[in-house]
Amino acid sequence: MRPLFIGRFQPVHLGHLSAIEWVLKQDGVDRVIVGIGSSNQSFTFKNPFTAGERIDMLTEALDSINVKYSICTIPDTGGLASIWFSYVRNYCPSFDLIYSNDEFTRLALSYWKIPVFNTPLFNKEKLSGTNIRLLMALGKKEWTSLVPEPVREFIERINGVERVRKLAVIEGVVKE
Ligand SMILES: Nc1ncnc2c1ncn2[C@@H]1O[C@H](COP(=O)(O)OP(=O)(O)OP(=O)(O)O)[C@@H](O)[C@H]1O
Ligand SMILES: NC(=O)c1ccc[n+]([C@@H]2O[C@H](COP(=O)(O)O)[C@@H](O)[C@H]2O)c1
Repeated sequence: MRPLFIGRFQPVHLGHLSAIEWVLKQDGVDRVIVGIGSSNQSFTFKNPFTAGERIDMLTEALDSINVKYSICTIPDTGGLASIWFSYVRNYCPSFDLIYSNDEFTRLALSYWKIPVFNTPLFNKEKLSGTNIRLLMALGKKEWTSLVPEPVREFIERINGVERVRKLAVIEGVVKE
């Protein structure tokens, strides 16, 4: 069985890593395909990191736990949700089933005959991209404990916190 795990990874966090480890423990799974959604989006508060940066973060995080994976990047199709699955097929290596807890993604996929499953959620209150980006924007160091160590190093190397903070100011999420 070849599962595809989809997320936006803005940024990669410990919840993603636990979910991917969980997927790899399922019967007959020895490799996971990780699909980076909204790959055409970057430099917004919701999607601050580029597709390339997210590939780097995932590669460093997944190499650090020594698992077998492939990565693909999937652009959004906007209002054309019914054709989004053809993008998924086009941009990703072959897979037999999908893991996603996102209701809209599950709805868009229900149009096609592909099995979609949930994964457990781990400490979702803290382990979410939304919470981590907000902590960064507010200058709170707690974000560093919510991401894998190589991801923390990567984000610091590219001045990612400063980018997230500036985007939050530009978009009026926080005051300067
Ligand atoms: N804490 C978590 N535990 C387990 N799985 C998670 C967790 N957070 C997200 N996921 C899974 O990752 C996928 C979504 O990835 P995504 O990067 O969009 O996560 P997110 O942190 O919820 O994002 P955001 O808060 O930026 O919208 C979904 O399948 C979701 O169930
Ligand atoms: N119409 C579309 O472009 C469409 C439909 C469903 C899911 N998606 C994408 O799939 C990804 C799902 O990840 P999340 O679990 O983070 O929502 C997102 O990048 C989302 O934009 C896109």
